[in-house]
Amino acid sequence: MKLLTAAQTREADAFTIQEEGISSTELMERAAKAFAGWFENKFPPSEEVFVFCGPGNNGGDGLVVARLLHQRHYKVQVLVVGDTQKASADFKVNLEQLPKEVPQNHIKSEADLVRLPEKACVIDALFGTGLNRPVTGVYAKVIEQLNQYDNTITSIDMPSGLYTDSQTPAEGAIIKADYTISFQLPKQAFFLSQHEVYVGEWHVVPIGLSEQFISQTQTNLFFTTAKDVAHLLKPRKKFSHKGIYGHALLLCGGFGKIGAAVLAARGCLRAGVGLLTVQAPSAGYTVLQTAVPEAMTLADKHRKHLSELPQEMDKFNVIGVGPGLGTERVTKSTIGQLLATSSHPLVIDADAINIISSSEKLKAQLKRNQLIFTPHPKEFERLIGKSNNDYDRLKDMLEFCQEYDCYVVLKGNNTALGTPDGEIYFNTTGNPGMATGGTGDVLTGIITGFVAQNYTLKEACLLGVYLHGLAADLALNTVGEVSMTASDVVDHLPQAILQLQQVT
Ligand SMILES: NC(=O)C1=CN([C@@H]2O[C@H](COP(=O)(O)OP(=O)(O)OC[C@H]3O[C@@H](n4cnc5c(N)ncnc54)[C@H](O)[C@@H]3O)[C@@H](O)[C@H]2O)[C@@H](O)CC1
Ligand SMILES: Nc1ncnc2c1ncn2[C@@H]1O[C@H](COP(=O)(O)OP(=O)(O)O)[C@@H](O)[C@H]1O
Ligand SMILES: [K+]
Repeated sequence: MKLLTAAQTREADAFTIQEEGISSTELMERAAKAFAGWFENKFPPSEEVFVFCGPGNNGGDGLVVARLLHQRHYKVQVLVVGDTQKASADFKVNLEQLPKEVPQNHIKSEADLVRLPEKACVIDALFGTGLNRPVTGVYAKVIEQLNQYDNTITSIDMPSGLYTDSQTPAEGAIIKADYTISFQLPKQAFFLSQHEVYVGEWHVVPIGLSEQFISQTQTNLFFTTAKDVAHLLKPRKKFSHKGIYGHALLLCGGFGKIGAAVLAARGCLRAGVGLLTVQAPSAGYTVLQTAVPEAMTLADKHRKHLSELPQEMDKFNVIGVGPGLGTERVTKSTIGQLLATSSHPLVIDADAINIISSSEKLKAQLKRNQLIFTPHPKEFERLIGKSNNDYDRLKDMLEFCQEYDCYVVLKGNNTALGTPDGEIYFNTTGNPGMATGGTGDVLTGIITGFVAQNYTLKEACLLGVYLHGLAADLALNTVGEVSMTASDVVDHLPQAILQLQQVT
């Protein structure tokens, strides 16, 4: 699904109004109804509600929400912040329509700030996507005050003060919302970890913006839903055989980290690879043969570290490399040999990333158009460098993708896939239970398994990342976030694939 910028969202609003022949206040009414519907489900009418309204249409939404909640027997108060002379037309219309029984207060300066009852709910309708400069002055005072209180804050469309699609200047105040209810589509800002404290838990409510407009709009930003990836899954043919589903090689594991090879191998097999060979230090031979009997195992001549490549490289159609390898000199030179001699698609993770990062010579050997890197943020920093903020990091990622004609899977909550065409796809599955050793190894195996089966590199990344997160989400039901292990993720991969196959 596409992500729209603030400017594109404004265009989508205008297009919808024209296409449907409705007024802007009607669209506002629709948006406010959608918000109020969510709010009523979440908070019972026994709660007192304070709606803080800014001067634009976000404030206008707040006024309509106040009216609707009043009709539903909530005890509502409206606090209009700033100068109403400058308010938008739709704000003014809705201020007039606010029932007299709803108390209104104006906060024009710091002196007008009010104390809130402990249990009261706050609705933040100060600014939405129309924010065009950092929030200062009386608005900032209100935001700072609300952030100090323990009251639950629900933001309409955006946490006020946060820029929708670019870095918010440091001097601007930003609401720390518990919930953000976004209209029609999520915003790019929601997917960045630096904004977690502002956005809180976000939900999207549909307001019927023009599908035609959205489908025609050009963007390089996407978020991945089940529908986006389900159609990528290829059905198996009745007379198919294992040779059709590829032969993957995993170069993983080191002394004390043979488990990484086991986890990657299990992920690869569950992703449906036809044949799998794992080359690991000889100390890992028995472990692998026992833990993953489905995989063929090649024992490296070195007991503890990867020190050589298999003899017949041609039989493999993809190589996953990195988990558990360590960065010993012998392993470094083996990676060098791999980059110099192999023409396979490579899925490069963990220590293979660390090794490549530390050597300009190795970087220079990277072949174009056949690489997937799967760094976590620290590995990313080693590979691509330190970035000032999450937006810069995405920019740096895309530059790297273009320079090496490769894909980068930047792991984390909402893992971001960067493509050589300059696109970014934010994943929507996964949970903090995955923050445990070995889950990344499983992902390397899964993506390698999909590439083996002739999915394009982009398809393998999108599917792999989505299913990996979905498996972890399914595991939540039985093991929860705290107890989740990487094995739980791999154990739920079959269920994740079955679930995705049901999506039409
Ligand atoms: N345009 C439409 O038809 C719809 C808009 N909707 C709502 O409208 C919002 C966007 O409305 P607007 O474009 O009016 O923008 P906002 O309400 O987000 O804010 C813009 C207003 O605030 C002022 N402003 C911006 N930054 C400021 C700052 N730092 N300090 C002080 N004032 C500042 C602007 O001059 C303008 O008056 C959306 O987020 C959504 O909540 C929804 O009602 C759906 C329909
Ligand atoms: N808080 C989180 N929410 C969602 N996914 C997460 C979270 N923390 C980690 N993950 C996922 O778990 C995996 C961790 O990978 P990585 O850091 O490489 O682990 P390891 O090296 O131990 O295998 C990644 O796929 C990442 O996206
Ligand atoms: K808001």
